[in-house]
Amino acid sequence: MTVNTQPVTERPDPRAFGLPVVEQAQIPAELRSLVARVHDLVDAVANTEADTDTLAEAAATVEGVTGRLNVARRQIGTMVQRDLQSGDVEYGTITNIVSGDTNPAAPPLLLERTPEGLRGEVTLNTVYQGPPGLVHGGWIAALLDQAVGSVSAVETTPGLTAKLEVNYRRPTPLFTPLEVTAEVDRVEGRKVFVSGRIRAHGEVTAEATALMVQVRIPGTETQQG
Ligand SMILES: CCCCCCCC(=O)SCCNC(=O)CCNC(=O)[C@H](O)C(C)(C)COP(=O)(O)OP(=O)(O)OC[C@H]1O[C@@H](n2cnc3c(N)ncnc32)[C@H](O)[C@@H]1OP(=O)(O)O
Repeated sequence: MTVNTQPVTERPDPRAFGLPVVEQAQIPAELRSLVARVHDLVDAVANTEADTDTLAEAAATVEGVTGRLNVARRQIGTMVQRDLQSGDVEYGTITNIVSGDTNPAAPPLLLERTPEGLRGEVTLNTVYQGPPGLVHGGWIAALLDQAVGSVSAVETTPGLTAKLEVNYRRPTPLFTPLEVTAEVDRVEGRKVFVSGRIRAHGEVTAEATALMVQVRIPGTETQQG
């Protein structure tokens, strides 16, 4: 069941809570390129067997670049605003570890609306490895947490995960397109019951049910129960 209990226009604007907001379209192409290069760098470092001279040179180069980038840092909690084709406006934390636009450690998982809820595809490399050739169980939970949290935010209002139960049905493979889906099952006051799953080759490898508790928004207590 899909539930949309609140019109988009009533979604809270993070600016009202003192959080800076960056419009997604305003993120420089140069930053996007850097994020992609560093994403590849993490994979290269995790797997390299280069000689020690090369390693030492790379460490010095990366240290220098890190110092230059740290001269200007974002405020913690900076949000990104995504203006969707549907006219919806979505907000997410810009460094979100699963989906953040500027986080090179994020796979990233990009989720799009469907009639049922949200859907996305992601392929994970050895940076996300747990058992040999398989995705780490914590990352499987992270993908599912993000999906159920996002669908709750999109279909109702933003909340925090109060409870997440993950069933690991089959090994989730690396280097394989993973389909991630999530939907809202029901809403009771501020409690949003959600579920999600990951599929590889059409088969469910992991599924989750979760309880999201909507954030209290001043002035809307009676609406939200
Ligand atoms: C777009 C964004 C995508 C984000 C995706 C990622 C999501 C995340 O990772 S969130 C981070 C991880 N989660 C957290 O850090 C949350 C930590 N916990 C908390 O802050 C609080 O416990 C919180 C906010 C969940 C609930 O606190 P609070 O707002 O005071 O609610 P509270 O009044 O206690 O409970 C509200 C209702 O929920 C129920 N409830 C709360 N927690 C639980 C729980 N763990 N299990 C069952 N029921 C619960 C209560 O019983 C109550 O039910 P009822 O209304 O029927 O009496």
